Amino acid sequence: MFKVLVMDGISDMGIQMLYEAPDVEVEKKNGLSEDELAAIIGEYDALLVRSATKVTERIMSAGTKLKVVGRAGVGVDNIDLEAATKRGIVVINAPDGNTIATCELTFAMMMAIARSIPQAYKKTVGGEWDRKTFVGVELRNKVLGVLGMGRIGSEVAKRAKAFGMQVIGYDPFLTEERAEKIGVKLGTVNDICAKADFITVHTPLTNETRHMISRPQFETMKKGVRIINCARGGIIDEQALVEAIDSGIVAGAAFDVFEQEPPAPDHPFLNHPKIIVTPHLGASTVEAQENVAIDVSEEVLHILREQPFKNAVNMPTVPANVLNALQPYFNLGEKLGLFLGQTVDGPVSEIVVNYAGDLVDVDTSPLTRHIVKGILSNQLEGVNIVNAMHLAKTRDVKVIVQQSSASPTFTNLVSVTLKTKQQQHLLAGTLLAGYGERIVQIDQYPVDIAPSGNLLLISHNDRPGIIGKVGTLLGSNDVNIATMQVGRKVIGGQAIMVLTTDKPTPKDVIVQLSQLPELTDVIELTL
Ligand SMILES: NC(=O)C1=CN([C@@H]2O[C@H](COP(=O)(O)OP(=O)(O)OC[C@H]3O[C@@H](n4cnc5c(N)ncnc54)[C@H](O)[C@@H]3O)[C@@H](O)[C@H]2O)C=CC1
Ligand SMILES: O=C(O)C(=O)COP(=O)(O)O
Repeated sequence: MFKVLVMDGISDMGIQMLYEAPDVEVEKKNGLSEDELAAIIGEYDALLVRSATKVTERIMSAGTKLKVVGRAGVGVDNIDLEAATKRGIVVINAPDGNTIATCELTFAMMMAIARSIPQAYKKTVGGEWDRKTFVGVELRNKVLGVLGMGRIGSEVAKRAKAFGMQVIGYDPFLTEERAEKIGVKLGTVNDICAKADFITVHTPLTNETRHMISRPQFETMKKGVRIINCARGGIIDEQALVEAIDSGIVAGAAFDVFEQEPPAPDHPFLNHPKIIVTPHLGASTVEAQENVAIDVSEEVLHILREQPFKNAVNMPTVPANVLNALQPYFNLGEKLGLFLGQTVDGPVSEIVVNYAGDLVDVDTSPLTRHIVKGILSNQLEGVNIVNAMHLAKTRDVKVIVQQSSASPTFTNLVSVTLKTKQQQHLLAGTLLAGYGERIVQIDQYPVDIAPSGNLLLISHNDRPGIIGKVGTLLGSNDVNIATMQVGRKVIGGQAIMVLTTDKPTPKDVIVQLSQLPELTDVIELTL
């Protein structure tokens, strides 16, 4: 039974599928301190949060059973991604569900500062009928600068066009063609500062975007500009904004987010007549909360049940067509890794993976992760496809990936060479239509083995009678041989024997086998 901890008031309707899952037990908690969360997180397989809970290094290391942290929303700046990756914890988000909600709040904020709606409301309900102070501006024919033209920024731009605004967009990933398609002019931050009547930010908070609008930018802005931040506190320098308003450059600002949330009671925004604020409400609509909770629940179930998933933030995204093409190979890759990892003793220094045939046409990095996972799980605990490459790197294991355009015998071939200081082994496998996964080469020997169950890998001198001796010894110890393969290059030379057995071979039988003078090596493998 998987235990899932749901925090931050995530929508009950949205997580219905978790309540209904027979293999999941859901617990909901709100407002836990870091100490309180650290004390209980060890019981849970999954943690679901919004932006309020900080999932720190401490929480990750206390979460000894944690497999996944699900963010019911977009921004993951409250989650220590590096700490998660190190421990093999998948972090997923729900990037699509709250786009419209946040875009609509941005628009509401823009209109509210254009017409001073909150200030006018306050006076009116306070008994004053003041029609002179609140003369606003129209949006029509004004220039809107959008910093960050992703999902939310693009939707804001679309709506601004409908209001008759001219939009200048800045985003390192916005191409000329896409900008033209949504009717947006491409510009730089400087262009936007110089020309915009309204500026709205829709980037994540990163080292690059922190204070991307600060004193130097305010100084070049058009007098009377209005600023909106419904993305993340810290993208706009709060102190510099207050100064820019007080010096008459900025006519008004609307903020949904703060550098520190909640802001301190004496935060300069809270009593400023030209700044309106909301308490991080961008994603707070019934629809968005249901959407993000559904998306994140679906993904959490997939991860807990070890099924494919798509929105991992701490792993490269795999497009659906690539995932479909590679999926059938994942088990083969892992088995090749598991097999090879059991054939060497010392620390692994290098893994060379060669893809041939059909596999050269796709990005095979997800498959490489499965191979590396298989190899390392012989030596390390808790290896998974999230942390496999990270663990290889931190242990100085070099992973080299090559491609051969032609595989002479097979339509697809995955060959893996594993090196330690003293040893080196090669294993090749393929996916055969109608037969499934097969190991087709061990070192220089061609073989044909289904990679599963209990195996004995025996190196020996090719002499008459050896197969009989091995069979007799195993039989007399009640170990039944299911299949046997012998590979050799030349008659009378070095050869290998691969046996699959119905049950694991006891240790003392392995010792007896090793003592047969014709055998040079005996390795027991479990796949
Ligand atoms: N107030 C709220 O409740 C909510 C806030 N957000 C915030 O909004 C942000 C944007 O969300 P989406 O549009 O869904 O994300 P997105 O990933 O679709 O868009 C972000 C865009 O920012 C661009 N970007 C990154 N660095 C940049 C830079 N230095 N300069 C200019 N552009 C840059 C990216 O290329 C991308 O196109 C999120 O990161 C999140 O922090 C999101 C949802 C709700
Ligand atoms: O999705 C995001 O990035 C948000 O900022 C929404 O935050 P919330 O889930 O409302 O705490």
